[in-house]
Amino acid sequence: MEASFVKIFEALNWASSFLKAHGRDENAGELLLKHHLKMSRSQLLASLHDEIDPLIREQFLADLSKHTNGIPVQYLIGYEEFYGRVFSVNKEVLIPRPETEELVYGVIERAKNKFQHPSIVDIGTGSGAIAISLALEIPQAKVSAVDIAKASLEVAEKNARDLGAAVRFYEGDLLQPIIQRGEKVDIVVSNPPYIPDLEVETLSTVVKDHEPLRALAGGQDGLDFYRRFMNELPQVLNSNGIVAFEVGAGQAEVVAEMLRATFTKADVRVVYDINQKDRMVFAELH
Ligand SMILES: C[S@@+](CC[C@H](N)C(=O)[O-])C[C@H]1O[C@@H](n2cnc3c(N)ncnc32)[C@H](O)[C@@H]1O
Repeated sequence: MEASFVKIFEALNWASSFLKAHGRDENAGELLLKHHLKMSRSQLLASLHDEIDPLIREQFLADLSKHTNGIPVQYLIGYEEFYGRVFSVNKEVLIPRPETEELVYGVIERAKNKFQHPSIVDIGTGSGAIAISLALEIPQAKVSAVDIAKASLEVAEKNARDLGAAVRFYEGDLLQPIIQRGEKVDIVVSNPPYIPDLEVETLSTVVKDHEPLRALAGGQDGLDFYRRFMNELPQVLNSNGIVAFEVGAGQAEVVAEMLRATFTKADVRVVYDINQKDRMVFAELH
């Protein structure tokens, strides 16, 4: 398709057809154009009839091409919105997903009813989206976060600084940094890798070729991380604590059973997301 546009509204129309023809989300054009023009949406709308600077036009076309070749638009623009805030992302972290906002909401609701000053740890923090959102939404909480990857933690630490969130970050394997420090916490929250290894290959190229494998693959049946959590959780959780897991659709009942077997005195519930998928499991100990 020849790029014949001159004005901003023409660029948006052209990009929309180009993306559609390549099977990509048509809205990516607006995100990329706002990014290159350094404009908010309202500024873009007020400039629809302006001509595009030739250099910006080239950069916009180059990014459209990269996106149709599979690079997620969030890695091109360098951010994603999560729970009402803007988080920097790069290829070292999973792009935070809207369903994880529902996990954060579930933690806030439960924490509010149960604790005045909850101690919370987010395991596999990636961009820091969960930990930072919780620290900002529950200012009286003490929040820490763990990731196995230093490169992910660098992104999370930048996000915490930029958003003004007090979160302590640790590099390590699951709950080991917390266990080694001899700490106990009220809430463990995690969105661990849960895609069965063989299914990773079936994901769209935008995900499997660009997002970090360590954030996706959860072993043969996708449940390896939850199994490992069952050994470590009793070592760190306070007796009235809460566990909050995101899971893959179809995994919730199995993970709920693991939690019931680990914590015989717990109220364990599968929670469905707004798309009616079983994407969360919460355990409340008592
Ligand atoms: C599905 S991503 C979740 C990222 C982020 N919490 C979110 O919800 O957007 C899983 C994260 O777990 C991290 N991870 C993988 N194995 C780990 C391990 N053994 N211990 C701690 N973190 C791990 C990955 O680096 C990745 O950042």
